[in-house]
Amino acid sequence: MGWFSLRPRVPAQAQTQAHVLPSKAEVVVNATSKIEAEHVEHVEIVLPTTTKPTEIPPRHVEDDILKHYPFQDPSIPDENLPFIKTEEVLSRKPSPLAKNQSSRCWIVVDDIVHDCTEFLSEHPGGETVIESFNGEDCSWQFWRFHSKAIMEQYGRELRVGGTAGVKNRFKEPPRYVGLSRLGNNDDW
Ligand code: HEM
Repeated sequence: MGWFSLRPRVPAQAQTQAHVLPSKAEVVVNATSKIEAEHVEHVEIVLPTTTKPTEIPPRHVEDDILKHYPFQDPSIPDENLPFIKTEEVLSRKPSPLAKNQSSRCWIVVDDIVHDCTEFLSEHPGGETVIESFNGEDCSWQFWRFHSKAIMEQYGRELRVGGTAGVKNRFKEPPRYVGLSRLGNNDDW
């Protein structure tokens, strides 16, 4: 008979289970009879044996951060801002291991946390300088380029909280006016 075989009809469900699919050449002699001629092909059906491991959700999604640490009203004095734990600020620092890390950008100036995320694109000094301090203190660098008036006008509305213990990665180089060495910001 070659590729033709005479054999009892297999119920549709059983066919699927046996991975046997009839081709168009199937000849049903009589739908009610037990015997029919059919051209059968064995088709390899590979079922997935493993499932993708569930991805660990990010610790914070972007909206969550804004929900937990919203922008503070400019009328609130610095000392009355909500306190943000050091670790929380440090966790903003981009890490190659934390793939889903939030993209919110927090910088610390004089123990005040500023959320610069939306301000980045408006910053006259460019985005990169601010982004490079995400999750860090950059007090002395900030005061090198800006006056108190700039902080009041543009920085105040970016405040999301106060913090403590967030370190500056760089040591401040001494500043001179003429031949006189200046002290720290606190002194001027
Ligand atoms: C709260 C965050 C910040 C705010 C609100 C802010 C705001 C501003 C504003 C308003 C200007 C224009 C100043 C002017 O035209 O006189 C400016 C310029 C600039 N900013 Fe910032 N800035 C911030 C953070 C930083 C940081 C962290 C750095 C780097 C350390 C930086 C570096 C600069 C530089 C290099 C310029 C250009 C200065 C120039 O052209 O003379 N800024 N920023």
